[in-house]
Amino acid sequence: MVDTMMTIMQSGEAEFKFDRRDVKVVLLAAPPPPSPLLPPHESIEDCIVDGFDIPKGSRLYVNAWAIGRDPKTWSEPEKFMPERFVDSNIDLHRHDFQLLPFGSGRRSCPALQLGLTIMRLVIAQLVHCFDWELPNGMMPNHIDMTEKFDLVTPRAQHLMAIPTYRLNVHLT
Ligand code: HEM
Repeated sequence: MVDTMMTIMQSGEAEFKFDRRDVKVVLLAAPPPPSPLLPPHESIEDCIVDGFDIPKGSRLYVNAWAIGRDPKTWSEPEKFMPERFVDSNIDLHRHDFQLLPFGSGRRSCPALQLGLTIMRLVIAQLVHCFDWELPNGMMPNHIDMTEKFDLVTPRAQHLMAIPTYRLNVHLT
């Protein structure tokens, strides 16, 4: 069972630590953005983007997956390193185009705040209320992080994890 602090696996290349007060997860692979390709947009006038002529009326797909893994912007982009965002002043609302989980501009996601709030709430509840284990003695570095291409990016293999309710509350 996962106790207050448990180092499940630590080696030269991968590390997985779980602490209720300071959750730190480091795996080999970075998770993909929710939508690898943002919904298509159409250019309303001729323009040039990064040297490419874009005629009016072109259908454009923004590859958020590739942008999120560009080594010119991100150090070790393949590594799951959430702490890279601590003290970062990347603005999801405006013109910091290196991180586009909600798109950008006039047609960006109107529920950005709702989405972030729900994610934080759900993850906080899951970590607060349960201890988590992998099944059959599986080690974290054996989790298959392969992705499946789709409108959103699901895992190729479902993640199996066993929750144990840990709060000292008697359910009736
Ligand atoms: C973490 C959760 C969410 C993520 C990552 C997300 C991401 C996105 C993205 C990438 C777009 C396309 C932006 C673009 O075209 O540039 C979008 C559009 C949109 N999202 Fe979300 N979204 C989330 C949650 C929600 C929720 C909870 C709602 C509704 C309650 C919502 C409503 C919409 C709508 C209506 C649009 C279309 C906006 C338009 O075309 O003008 N989203 N979202």
